[in-house]
Amino acid sequence: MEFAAFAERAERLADEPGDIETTLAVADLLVAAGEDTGDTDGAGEITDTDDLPTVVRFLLGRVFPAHDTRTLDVGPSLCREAMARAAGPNVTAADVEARLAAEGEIGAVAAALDFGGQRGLAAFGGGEETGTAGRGALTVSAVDAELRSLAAAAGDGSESRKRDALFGLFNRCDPAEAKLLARLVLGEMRLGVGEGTVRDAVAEAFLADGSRATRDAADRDGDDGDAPTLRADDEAVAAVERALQVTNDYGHVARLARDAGVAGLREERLAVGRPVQAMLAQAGTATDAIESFGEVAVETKFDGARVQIHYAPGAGDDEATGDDEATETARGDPDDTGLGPRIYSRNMDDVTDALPEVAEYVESRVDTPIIVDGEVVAVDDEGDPLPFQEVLRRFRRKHDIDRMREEVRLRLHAFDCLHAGDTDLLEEPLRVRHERLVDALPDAAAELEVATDAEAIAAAERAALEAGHEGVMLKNPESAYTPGDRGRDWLKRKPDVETIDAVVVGAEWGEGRRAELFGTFLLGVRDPTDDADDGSGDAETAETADAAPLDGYATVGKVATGVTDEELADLTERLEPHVVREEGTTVAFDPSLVVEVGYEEIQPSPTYSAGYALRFPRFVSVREDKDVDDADSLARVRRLADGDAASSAEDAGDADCTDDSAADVDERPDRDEP
Ligand SMILES: Nc1ncnc2c1ncn2[C@@H]1O[C@H](COP(=O)(O)OP(=O)(O)OP(=O)(O)O)[C@@H](O)[C@H]1O
Repeated sequence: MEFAAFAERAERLADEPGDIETTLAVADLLVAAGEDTGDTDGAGEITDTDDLPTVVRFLLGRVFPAHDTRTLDVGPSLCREAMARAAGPNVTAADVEARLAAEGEIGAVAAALDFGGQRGLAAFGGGEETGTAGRGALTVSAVDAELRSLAAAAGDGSESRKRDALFGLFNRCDPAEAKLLARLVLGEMRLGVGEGTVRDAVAEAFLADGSRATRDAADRDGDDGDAPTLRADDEAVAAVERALQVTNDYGHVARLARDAGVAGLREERLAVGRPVQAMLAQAGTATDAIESFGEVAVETKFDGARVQIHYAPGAGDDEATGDDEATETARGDPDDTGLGPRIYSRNMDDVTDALPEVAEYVESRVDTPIIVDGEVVAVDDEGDPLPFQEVLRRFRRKHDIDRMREEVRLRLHAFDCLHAGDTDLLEEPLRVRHERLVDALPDAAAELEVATDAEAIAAAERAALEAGHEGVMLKNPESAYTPGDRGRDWLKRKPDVETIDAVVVGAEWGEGRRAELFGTFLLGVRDPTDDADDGSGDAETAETADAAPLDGYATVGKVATGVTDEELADLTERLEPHVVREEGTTVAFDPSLVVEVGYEEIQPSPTYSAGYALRFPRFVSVREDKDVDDADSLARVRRLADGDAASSAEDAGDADCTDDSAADVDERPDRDEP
């Protein structure tokens, strides 16, 4: 499929009037991509490609499947430099940056630049050097191949090789292609197509009665007067959903749906070495749990970092390098070759190297292939848990690992088992999965106590808190493990939920001796209802940059308190490359970093675009274990605010609870406090 055809269809998706229309349009696109397996490679040769998996991933803004730990590692400034170079000698990276400040969105900037002028120079740009994206019309597969080889660039000179490769691609783009490419490279697709839409579209495209390709267009588009409808039944959608849960790869699942149908999807299994999304929890009370489950599985809620550990003991103990096509579908049969322990974060990043003692521990204890879920906690010399921030000092570390291993000791608490021996356990009830866990890792398995009354749960909670843990988890003992699901089968119970995980969407430079550092940070929460594709950015609609987060985010306050000088320096270094707008001493960032922020209360406020403000916000830590997609949402802030309003109803008239007071406390200059 030509990249231009994909870009043109992708662009139109945003104009679809409703969810069903979008799903149908995506389904049509998938059918077209799935049929078009005869790309030319730019030199006119027909190549045997299957664009379907790539198109599906591109739609979701991905080059690699979610379980794959490879990244493009292209920052905004490198992308701007490549764009400037492709736009000709009269355009500098600073010009691109200025346009971005005005437009607020990289795709719009890319579409407005004229990349045609550098065509004659393409040979210097990497396209023909690498042989994957030569002259002629760009194809989806050529773009994919070029981005994959770009991702593989490492070591000395890799930055400039990446810049060259991107230059080569931009240089061959028309405006619609350039818009899509820039967004894809920076992971900001803004097509209004979420994972649920793609899931439904896969079912609709390949599993509905009658092929979409042959259905009557008028009927499909509702031109016959009927409202457009989806034909795939619940079973088909459930089969796609389940296959997505176990494989974590939309591209692979789309191909499987097309080629093997519902039966093929149902046969998909977990693979050791291919991480799945973590099952998540909702807040809940003992009463909720007893009412919903009857018998309640009570576990300690450990205050650490989530890990998913994969291990298949065997002769080879291969490394999970993630660098070949095989890892995109399965690890093959690990029982034959073995797979050394691999540890994945909640976001499926490979953190094995940072946690060697956890890998060694598992390797020394386990003698059967397993996938376990758990929490790694920092402990003191007595083995008592230390605050969550301590474990983060270890979590993504690339240097000084041996020294830090001495400094911050870790303990693994495993609480679930997804696979043991050659059996997938996702559909087994928690009780059974827990038994398998105890068989596989008896010393590290969290205790699971079955309770039927609130007093027993309260006692377990008191014991957990006294032992220095965060609270308790209340689980349905009969429930399956549903990857990625934040359902009602796992409830978390902490004494007080007083923090939110927010995205840093802006900052203000400090003053005096801190003029080189950011001082105050503007916090955003995810707001999927914010029109993510109006192409305008919010710059024109809000009064100031500090009230103008990126599309898809709503601001809830600023934090300056609780950040040490060392943390300020670290935050500045990490955030500076993500500046997209600057106005005086105020900057806006593209979303890259999640921070946990404590607060005393959430109150309505016209000051921030969320309509709420955190009162007494206080920096707690960077959530290294969370991506921006995992940050809290505006819906959660609303719920928390409603809870706050209820709990402080008797406080009516409290003069401190005004927007002004919120703004004042935001800027209290006591950020040196530990
Ligand atoms: N026994 C346990 N079972 C499940 N999760 C546990 C357990 N102990 C600690 N946890 C942690 O609690 C989290 C469950 O809460 P949730 O799904 O809301 O994730 P979260 O957003 O990281 O929440 P929080 O900030 O409360 O840890 C898990 O992601 C896991 O990291």
